[in-house]
Amino acid sequence: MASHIVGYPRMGPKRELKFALESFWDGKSSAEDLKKVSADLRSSIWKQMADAGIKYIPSNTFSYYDQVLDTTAMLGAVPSRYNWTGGEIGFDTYFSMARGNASVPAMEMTKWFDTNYHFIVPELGPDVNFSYASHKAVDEYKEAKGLGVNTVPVLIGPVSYLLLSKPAKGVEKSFPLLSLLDKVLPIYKEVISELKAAGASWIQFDEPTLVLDLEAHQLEAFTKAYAELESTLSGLDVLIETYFADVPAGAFKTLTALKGVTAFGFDLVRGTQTLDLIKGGFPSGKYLFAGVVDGRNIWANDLAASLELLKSLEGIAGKDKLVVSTSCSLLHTAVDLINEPKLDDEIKSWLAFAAQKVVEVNALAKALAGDKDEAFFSASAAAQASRKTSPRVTNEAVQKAAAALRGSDHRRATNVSARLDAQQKKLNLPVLPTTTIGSFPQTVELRRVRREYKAKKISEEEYVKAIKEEIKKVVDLQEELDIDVLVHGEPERNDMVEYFGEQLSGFAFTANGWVQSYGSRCVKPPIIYGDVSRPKPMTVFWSSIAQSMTKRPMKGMLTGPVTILNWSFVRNDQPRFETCYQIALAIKDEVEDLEKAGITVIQIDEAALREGLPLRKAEHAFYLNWAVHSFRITNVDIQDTTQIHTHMCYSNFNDIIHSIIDMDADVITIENSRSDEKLLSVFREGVKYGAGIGPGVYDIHSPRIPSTEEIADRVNKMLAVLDTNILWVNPDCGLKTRKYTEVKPALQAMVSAAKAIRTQLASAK
Ligand SMILES: Nc1nc2c(c(=O)[nH]1)N[C@@H](CNc1ccc(C(=O)N[C@@H](CCC(=O)N[C@@H](CCC(=O)N[C@@H](CCC(=O)O)C(=O)O)C(=O)O)C(=O)O)cc1)CN2
Ligand code: MET
Ligand SMILES: [Zn+2]
Repeated sequence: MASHIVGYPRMGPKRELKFALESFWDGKSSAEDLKKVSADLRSSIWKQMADAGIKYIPSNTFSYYDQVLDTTAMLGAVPSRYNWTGGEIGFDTYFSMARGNASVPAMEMTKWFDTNYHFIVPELGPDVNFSYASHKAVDEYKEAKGLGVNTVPVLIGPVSYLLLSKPAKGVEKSFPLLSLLDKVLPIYKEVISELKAAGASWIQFDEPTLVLDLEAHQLEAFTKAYAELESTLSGLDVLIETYFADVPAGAFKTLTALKGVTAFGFDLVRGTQTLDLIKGGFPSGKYLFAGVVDGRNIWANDLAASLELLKSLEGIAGKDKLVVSTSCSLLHTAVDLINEPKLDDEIKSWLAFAAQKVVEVNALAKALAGDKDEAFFSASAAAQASRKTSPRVTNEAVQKAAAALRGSDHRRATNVSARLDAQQKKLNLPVLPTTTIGSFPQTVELRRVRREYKAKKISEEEYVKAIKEEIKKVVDLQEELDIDVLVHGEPERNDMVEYFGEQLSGFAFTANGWVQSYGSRCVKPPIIYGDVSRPKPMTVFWSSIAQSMTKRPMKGMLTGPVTILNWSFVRNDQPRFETCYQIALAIKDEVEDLEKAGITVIQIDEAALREGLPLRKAEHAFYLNWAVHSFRITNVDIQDTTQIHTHMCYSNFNDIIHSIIDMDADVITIENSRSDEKLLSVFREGVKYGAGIGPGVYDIHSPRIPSTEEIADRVNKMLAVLDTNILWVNPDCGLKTRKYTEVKPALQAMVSAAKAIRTQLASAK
């Protein structure tokens, strides 16, 4: 019985790649240094899998930035603004596309399905001259072979690549991207031929778009593409890998009928319906790659249950055609539990990071082949049992309170326009009030203070003093800029989710459990292992101090339950909504404590509400219902005069606008400046929005400083579709990744634009 891994994290157990990349970008080390670190990471991963006994080991799952961008490079689909002149694509062109350069901005980055990973969106049109411009897949195959490891090279499949791309600037929005299939397939053929010549016997095409709601013509593209590749692929075993959800029945039929394909990979953790389809008819003679080890979280596998499932599949695919695999690439989980000395043994026994998942996959394959590691399986059974019975997991009061929320509804008693009136009497804000999203720049000094406090190198007193000083600086700056509703700047927070996870019960946090979010940037998702409760107030201390420094309203700043859920590793022993309701109750306590402490404006960020949307439309309504309900629970019992803000970072929310209205916040600030037409078009199309709204007036992701005129111009555009009395003026998102030299002039321009328009409105009366 064989074993397979879909893909592996690239950052390294101690984020070696992150530091090598950032040092190279800063000009502190050479391209050779970066290549050396990368090659060492690759070889240690291949060796680790080979030593574990994995039969089908992937290559080309390493990336200097992103695997979709690697495919763009392979196809030579470089947008013309990067002035690439042909030849093998090097670091200059590659990183310019990823990050922009002095004269050209980066390509767009967007969410990879429903993960917190982001990919670089290909920009295509009828004029792209595709050419074979990056031999990375072949080079990495050869590199592994040189190390004695015969790998399965992994490519993003041609159809998913096109389905994930967008029409380039200047190309009609309706341009049929799939019409480019005929142009990309010849490049794929060149790559395949080279891989064959280098000695590859297997090839893996990732076609994750097969789990989406595809239309008939999109499914036909798969049939056409693989028929076209069939002769080039002959002599190879060909695996089509799907992940992240069920494969719908129609797609399953198309997939399993593809020409030239000998193996199919499925996510059997999220794909319970796929399992039924497999049982209902799997093509004979083909390999079934069964993804039973979860790549989306950090939980140890229930080996006994997996073994049983695998045995039932053996009867379908045949003993020699069933391959044990991961549900998706391990990119989305943490790297190695060995680097977590601070986690206690009980919790550790419940966990498996990427390195441990490799071992699990192999143990399952061996057990199927009759060579069961009894000790390993009984340890697994013991861990499963302890997770089920551990008193640390259960808090009956919390379970009861959360269960009581199900099926009920929670809404503030007074409607939003009456609330806004009551709040305005108290807050007395000018029209077009100005505010920011929460964080101010996280300086090196600030990070040092937090790090030294955590390491107990400085006392609590010194720490509090340093953070207070930072808050004072941020408050003074905002008063000087004449901003209306202030923030404290979040200097005490490492990350908006991790910070709350560290203070809530039922959460564990790791020292090195980093997961790549984009490029060199990583997050350390907290682990929710038990029922969630809030032992004591989490933000009241800092918010009260901040409010005491100013007469202006100081926003309390919280992360909402849905975002905490979506950016954590969530327990898999109860439905997600159950966990979300529990977090909602904890945040509700915090909101009420802030109100008691005299905070009159409270922002509850739901940056990740949109990304938790299930991949399939049929499941949207259910998710949105409990997600929006969870948000409302947090502030249902507060006074009319307390103003609730929320914030979202992704503007492609047009399809869920009614759910956003249903959140019933008093004010929403929302990313907009990178795509203003998209956001404002909802209101142009007549959707009524009566609450306060602040579409971002400038892009905080770029170091570019906007002018007063361009911000005023943006605000005027907004006024054309939104009522004057509901519009707020604010940036797109938090300022933590920017420098003060950028933030000061940008906010200055923002405030003067707001003032200019106020004057203009007053004189028009
Ligand atoms: N969870 C989450 N997901 C999100 C976002 C977000 O803000 N949070 N934003 C969107 C974009 N994604 C992003 C993901 C990561 C980063 C980011 O800046 N990450 C940092 C990691 C955090 C960090 O700054 N780490 C520092 C310091 C390490 C650390 O945790 N230090 C503690 C100090 C104590 C200690 O050493 O443990 C601290 O800062 O408090 C470092 O790597 O050097 C990075 O990779 O550089 C930004 C955006 C979508 N998803
Ligand atoms: N309050 C948070 C901040 O300003 C919201 C960020 S959304 C990713 O950083
Ligand atoms: Zn944001």
